[in-house]
Amino acid sequence: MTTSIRVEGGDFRAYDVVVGAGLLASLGERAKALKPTRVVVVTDSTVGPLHADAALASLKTAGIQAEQITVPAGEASKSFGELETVLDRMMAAGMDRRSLVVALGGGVIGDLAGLSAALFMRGIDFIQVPTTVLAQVDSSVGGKTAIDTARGKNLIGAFHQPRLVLADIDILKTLPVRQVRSGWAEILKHGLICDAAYFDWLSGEGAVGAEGDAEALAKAVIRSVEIKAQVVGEDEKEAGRRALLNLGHTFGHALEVEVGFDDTLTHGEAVAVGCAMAFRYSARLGLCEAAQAERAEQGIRAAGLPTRLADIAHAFDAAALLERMQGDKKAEGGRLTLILAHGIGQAFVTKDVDAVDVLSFLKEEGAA
Ligand SMILES: NC(=O)c1ccc[n+]([C@@H]2O[C@H](COP(=O)([O-])OP(=O)(O)OC[C@H]3O[C@@H](n4cnc5c(N)ncnc54)[C@H](O)[C@@H]3O)[C@@H](O)[C@H]2O)c1
Ligand SMILES: O=C(O)C(=O)C[C@@H](O)[C@H](O)[C@H](O)COP(=O)(O)O
Ligand SMILES: [Zn+2]
Repeated sequence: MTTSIRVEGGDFRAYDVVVGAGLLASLGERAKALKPTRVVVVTDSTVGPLHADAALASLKTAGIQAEQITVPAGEASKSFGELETVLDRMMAAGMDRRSLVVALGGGVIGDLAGLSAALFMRGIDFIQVPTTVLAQVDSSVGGKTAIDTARGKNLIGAFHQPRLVLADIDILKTLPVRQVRSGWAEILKHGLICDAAYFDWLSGEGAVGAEGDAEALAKAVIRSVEIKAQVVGEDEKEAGRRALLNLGHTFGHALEVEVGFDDTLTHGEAVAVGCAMAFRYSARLGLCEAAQAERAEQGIRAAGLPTRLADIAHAFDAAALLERMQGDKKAEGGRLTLILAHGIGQAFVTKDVDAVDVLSFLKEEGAA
């Protein structure tokens, strides 16, 4: 069965997120509808050997001869260097303003290829074909594209919405369980933000999805895309409500940068710890009951995800973490913005944050 979720808002062209099994085979016909002059498929060194042939074959059947651009797998490819490589290959391929980029991969490829599409000749069409759970439920939807620098996550980027998202559930069969769980963290985040019943299902009966159960995964992909589509439709450029989707990210991104964007910590794992910390900090401020923070933590742990600094093989320094948090895109004049919660499903955005108190909290959490 195929489900289509429309992402629409006043400020951008609406598009569909199509979720279902075996969808990759339909890429060619769907791409053809956009009448592209040329097509490149951007992928990574792990996904390419597994799925690029099927993507290229589908395009070929539809009469589209596409070129493949492969970057090394991993977060390090969200860099100026790889961005330049992709853009240069696009120019060498003779692409023009009517050409199309297909992002075939996880969030790294979606963010890198999406930014390449946003920059090339000031913006050309792109299709997201997300191949990780994380990319299907989160990064392929909403138009945030970016690269990292040593100073922070996603600091260089653009809002550039895709023309279509093709989420083929079958592609997830080759995904290692660590990456399935990593995507589950963003799924749990959606429940924690605004849907307590969804969170209960995710941490109870639905928890098998975090181990790769196809039925539970499909349900979670659809519900999470619905939640994300609605938020993005209301606030594309994060003027207000969209910041809720950043629950756990002010802490999480700081952890990722401190670790050095290596394999020690995936983005989803950082978000898992970050969400648990945001709930504990909310409880510490008396904004939510301690029992709610404990329930949030249990749900995250039930998916085999980390919730504490001690779960990460890295020694964190509290002052360094705080400095990273102050460099977050939501900060204004160095003043922190945090996403906190009154309870599960009741997240809110606050600028009323005392940095000295956050520093004490980070020390209580185990940072030196
Ligand atoms: N733009 C957004 O709104 C948004 C949202 C969430 C996360 N992100 C970004 O997404 C990135 C994380 O994405 P991710 O977790 O997908 O990481 P990723 O793209 O690095 O993929 C994780 C690993 O899985 C491999 N892989 C991907 N698909 C596979 C498949 N089907 N079978 C086997 N292996 C496969 C990849 O090669 C990689 O090694 C981060 O950079 C994060 O900042 C962006
Ligand atoms: O789409 C959004 O908005 C999000 O915040 C989703 C996040 O899961 C994602 O990691 C996003 O890339 C973070 O955005 P950033 O603006 O904090 O870099
Ligand atoms: Zn995220």
